[in-house]
Amino acid sequence: MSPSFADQTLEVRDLVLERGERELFHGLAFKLDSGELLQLAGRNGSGKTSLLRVLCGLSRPLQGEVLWNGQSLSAQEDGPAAHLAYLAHLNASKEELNAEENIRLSSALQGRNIGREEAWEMLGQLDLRGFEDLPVKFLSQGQKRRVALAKLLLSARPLWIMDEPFAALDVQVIQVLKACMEDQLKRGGMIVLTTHQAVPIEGPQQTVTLGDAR
Ligand SMILES: Nc1ncnc2c1ncn2[C@@H]1O[C@H](COP(=O)(O)OP(=O)(O)OP(=O)(O)O)[C@@H](O)[C@H]1O
Repeated sequence: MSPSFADQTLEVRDLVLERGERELFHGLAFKLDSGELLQLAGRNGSGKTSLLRVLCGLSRPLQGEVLWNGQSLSAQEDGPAAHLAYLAHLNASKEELNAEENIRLSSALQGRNIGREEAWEMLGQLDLRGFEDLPVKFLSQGQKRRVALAKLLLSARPLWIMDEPFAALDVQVIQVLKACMEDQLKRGGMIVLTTHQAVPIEGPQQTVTLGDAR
């Protein structure tokens, strides 16, 4: 059964971010509550992916802080990323393992045991029926992306951080993903995403636009 989340907050305060000695933005602040989606907008190179990495605790800002439930990421009892699942540009799948093995390995690393049936059901929803047993290296780009999505969708984490989640997906799978995202919001989860593709998601949302850093 899908978990419910409530009364969680993600807050960014006075963030300054530099990459390669270039300031991407300064004074960035926002607050996201349970059940809300935040879309990061901005031109290529404006710093969207860099900000997602900061939200995941993978890189540090020059100034400012990211708070989960009012506490800095570095002060989180279970580590800086135990509350989130990250869909990055790269799929982070093991190419020699099949889709089912990738899903179950990823879940196990997050401390969650997923059975074969649950993994196959998600793969079926994402239109990967018949490809469960094939090493990921033999899948198409869009199919590989779907395996990465399956890992996130089964993560049972309150915060989903998604970099271009609709890229490389066909229209049918985009509709499945849209429904899963709306369900995550209804259950009190949160989503932070970047996208250059307009896919309307129902639910409370805000947009933060990063400046043109060129
Ligand atoms: N490791 C790095 N060293 C130096 N500069 C970097 C590094 N990583 C990113 N940058 C620079 O930071 C800027 C922001 O990159 P980022 O990938 O965050 O942009 P983005 O808004 O996600 O872009 P896009 O829409 O093209 O995906 C770019 O100008 C990029 O060249």
